[in-house]
Amino acid sequence: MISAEKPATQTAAGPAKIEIRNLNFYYGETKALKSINMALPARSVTAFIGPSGCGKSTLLRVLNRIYELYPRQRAEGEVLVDGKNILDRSQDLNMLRTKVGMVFQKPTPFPMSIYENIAFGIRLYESLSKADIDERVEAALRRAALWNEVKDKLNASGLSLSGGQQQRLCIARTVAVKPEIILLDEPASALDPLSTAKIEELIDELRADYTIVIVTHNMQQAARVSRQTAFMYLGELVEFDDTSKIFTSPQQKRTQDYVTGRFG
Ligand SMILES: Nc1ncnc2c1ncn2[C@@H]1O[C@H](COP(=O)(O)OP(=O)(O)OP(=O)(O)O)[C@@H](O)[C@H]1O
Repeated sequence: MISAEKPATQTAAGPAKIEIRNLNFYYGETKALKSINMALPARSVTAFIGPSGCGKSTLLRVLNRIYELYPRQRAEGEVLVDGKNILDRSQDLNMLRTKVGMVFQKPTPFPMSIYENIAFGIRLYESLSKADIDERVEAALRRAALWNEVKDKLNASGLSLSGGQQQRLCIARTVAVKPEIILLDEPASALDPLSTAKIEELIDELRADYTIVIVTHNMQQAARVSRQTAFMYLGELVEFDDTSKIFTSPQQKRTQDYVTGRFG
């Protein structure tokens, strides 16, 4: 049975799009997330920061249940998206993954043409005419600020693009199936500074239409792109607040030590 919708909690930036309640996560016997509670506002960028191994990627991977592709990984608790618990066993996973798109650290284009990289996903979920698909492919490439660079070579392999272009292609592919939430796991850490700046600009443009969650090692990047920041440490959420507060007047000493570079 699908769990009933619950009224959204208010955050300082409006009603919550994603609400995490008493979330624990296990890799086999190892507990990697401990009683996480947080409410993420809609159409806003939230950054997860913290030292290596603190659980940032694990928390991100719970939000579209991608961990279920692996044995012995399990989540306990609730993750409400628009008030509905997506951890509920009745949740349709295909529907969830269209609603919650994900982009990984290493660009992962499919070994097919630039056009097909995007059309493929659209066809999985919708049956549209060739003209409609053409239109959606163009719109997605424009949205990902890639159209001008690839419009004359849509039949070239996605793998022939530069690393930064490949990452924008992956973002275009995600946007093309009309998600509401976009998860970005260190999307720029494999890229040069110019490509990183383009990805950050793109995040800034996308935030008007999508709820974005980004994991980053780069504190300057978190400060530049996000409105809220969550600082995690050893599987716990230490502090979650407006990004400006986390970086200028954190409440917890551990947050202060981390953002001032005293550890991590
Ligand atoms: N597949 C796995 N099997 C077992 N333990 C894992 C697995 N993946 C992660 N872990 C453990 O879970 C904890 C959290 O890892 P996670 O990758 O979420 O951290 P992170 O903050 O994203 O780290 P990083 O910044 O280094 O990517 C770590 O202790 C890690 O060793």
